[in-house]
Amino acid sequence: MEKEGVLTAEVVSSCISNPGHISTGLQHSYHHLSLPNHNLRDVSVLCNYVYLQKLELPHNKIKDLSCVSHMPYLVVLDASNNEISDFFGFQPPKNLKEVNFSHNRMTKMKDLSAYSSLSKLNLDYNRFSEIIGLEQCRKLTHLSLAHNKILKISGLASLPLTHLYLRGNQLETIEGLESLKNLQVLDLSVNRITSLSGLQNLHLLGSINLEKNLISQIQECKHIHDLFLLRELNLLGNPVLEQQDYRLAVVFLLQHLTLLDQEKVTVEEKVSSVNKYDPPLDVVAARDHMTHLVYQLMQPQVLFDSTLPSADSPYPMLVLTGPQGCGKRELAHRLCQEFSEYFAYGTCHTTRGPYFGEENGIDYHFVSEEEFQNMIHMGKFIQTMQYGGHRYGLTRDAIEDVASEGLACCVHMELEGVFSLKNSCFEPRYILLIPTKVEKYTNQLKSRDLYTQAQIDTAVSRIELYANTNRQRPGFFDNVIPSDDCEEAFQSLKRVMKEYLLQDEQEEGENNNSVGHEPEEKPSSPLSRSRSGTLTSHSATALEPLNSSNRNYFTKIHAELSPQKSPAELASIRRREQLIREAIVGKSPGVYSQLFKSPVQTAPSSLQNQDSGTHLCEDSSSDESRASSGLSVSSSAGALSGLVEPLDISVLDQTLETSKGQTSESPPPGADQQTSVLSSDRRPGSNVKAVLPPIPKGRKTPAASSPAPSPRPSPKPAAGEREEVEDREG
Ligand SMILES: Nc1ncnc2c1ncn2[C@@H]1O[C@H](COP(=O)(O)OP(=O)(O)OP(=O)(O)O)[C@@H](O)[C@H]1O
Repeated sequence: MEKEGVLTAEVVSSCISNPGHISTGLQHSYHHLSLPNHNLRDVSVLCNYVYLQKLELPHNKIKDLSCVSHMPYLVVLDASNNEISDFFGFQPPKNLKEVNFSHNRMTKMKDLSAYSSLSKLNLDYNRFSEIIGLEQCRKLTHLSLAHNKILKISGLASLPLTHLYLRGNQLETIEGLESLKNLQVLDLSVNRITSLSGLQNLHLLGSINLEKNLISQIQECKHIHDLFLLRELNLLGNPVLEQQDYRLAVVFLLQHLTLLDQEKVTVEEKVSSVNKYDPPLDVVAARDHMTHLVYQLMQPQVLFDSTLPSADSPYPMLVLTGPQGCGKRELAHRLCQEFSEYFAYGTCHTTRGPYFGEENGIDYHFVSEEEFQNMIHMGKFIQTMQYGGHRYGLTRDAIEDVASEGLACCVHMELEGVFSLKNSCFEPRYILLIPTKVEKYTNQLKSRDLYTQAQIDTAVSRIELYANTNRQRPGFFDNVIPSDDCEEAFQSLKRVMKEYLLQDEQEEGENNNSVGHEPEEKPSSPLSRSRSGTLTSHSATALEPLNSSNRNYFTKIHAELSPQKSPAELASIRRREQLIREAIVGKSPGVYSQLFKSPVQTAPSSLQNQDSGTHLCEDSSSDESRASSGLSVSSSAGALSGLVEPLDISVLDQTLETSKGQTSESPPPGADQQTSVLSSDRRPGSNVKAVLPPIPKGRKTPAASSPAPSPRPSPKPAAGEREEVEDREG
């Protein structure tokens, strides 16, 4: 072996591998020499090996590499883990491509213009404090300067680098990389970097390692948000990891990531992050519905007889929807005037202040943010939404006020409200009023002198949202009416209403028959059937068209067949149908009556079995629960419009305990008896009569004494219905 670290020709001969041809007359024409871990200090004998193409001398004690000057064909040089302090201290081999000088004692880089073939250069674990001299290395794609003392990235402009490793330096900012358009892998770990600014234009970046830096804000990810090829990001060991919901937020901001902090980004995480930070309308609506439903359940239970839905006949409602200022509010008011025997305006609540001329209680109930919040917590709302920084909500009371007059409720709302309402037990007709002439609509909004340009832009941009929803969800809206001309829109609306109310036929009938046409002879309608014997006074308020091909039926079938339905929605529909079927045949007490069982016992099960759309998990293994996994009570309630306080589910038990005190501790007289009497009642929940609120005056005895609430004709209830009325009052 070599003596005292001096490499000899014998050793070289024994260690040479991959011998090539011995060129004519030349003894030492070998391609590849590898001598790792030989304690070598002196390798000057290599001056004779002029044809070497690959030289590997790692883990020795070499200080001088000048022999390389005699190797013009050298392509790969590995002199890592030696004691070299002279940076490239040899004449440049013309084709030198790969050099590894890691773990040496180099302190200063020098001009490498003469080494222009270099493509990979490893200078890790040296003592460089500055990057210089690489400007002419036009083929350099891999540069590694990890664990040096570099304070600032410089001298790399316009290099074709694809891989850059600067781990373990003293960098504080990411700069000097702007022109590295080919960069794919960047390692800046173990530095003192606080911001990701400086990476925004590196569009080929696929992997960034920023482990152990000083990044503290999730917002920093915005700098790399547009890097569509970015798949791997490592932020381990940065203060930002302590931020709440850090991982979900980053997954949301960088939706192309497959690996975050060395952990695979799962599909579930991607879905949850979108549901959390940019939820689709369905998700927002499901959360909204769930929030209000849960808050309702937390209250001492009150079921309103007049709006209680039944299996075959939901309470009739009309919803006018469309973008802000399209005229739907005026149309709703006009409609209620024109058809005052059928409709009354359902007044929503809002936290915005009244415009000039608006009246509290008529246009809206104007309430403070605090009052609105309280109302949410009191379970008052059926749906809420946030629009333009204000809150809007439809209360059950608003509908009930109208229903107690024996009228159908007409409301207006934005699309989010419609989505939310679709999850509820109500089944309104939805009429979309949509501007088709954008310029005219914009001018209309401008002329109101109420909105900023940004508000106008938002309203205009939402036309597309409505149009898309109409396109993508056939049957979502029952009618679509252009709103460009208010008068024309009203005439169209009137026609639609007459069709719903069967007035055309009625008018025809009146023309053909004698004046005293009896209301009982009109086609039956949801409201001509008495649920509690209370609504018979307005049989003509049929919102159902005549026959089985009616629009509502069509809409439902269509919607149910619609491929867009999620597994959660489908399961929810099936569950509702099942509950209704069971209730009808008297098999089970039905979903509503479950609310009146012992509260503590029923709370979880009523949550689990509660109507639909709530998306509460039933079985963690089911498709449905998986689909709605992002919708757990605590998270979704908290996420609602970003404003509803997170719901502390533990409160539920307490509140229900309270309601238990009010319901089960002092059961209404004869409740048991009534339950058994009514157990085969068709309407779900009818066996809970004992806790129903008093039936509004004028509706208790429809066929008898109380004066009818409106001049409308009031047919007598059918025999079965009369029995039910008697039962209830008996
Ligand atoms: N409960 C609700 N749910 C969802 N959207 C609602 C609700 N109540 C009102 N909105 C809608 O919120 C939007 C803003 O209402 P606001 O009354 O402030 O608007 P506006 O400028 O008067 O326009 P518009 O004439 O359409 O009412 C309107 O499109 C309105 O229909």
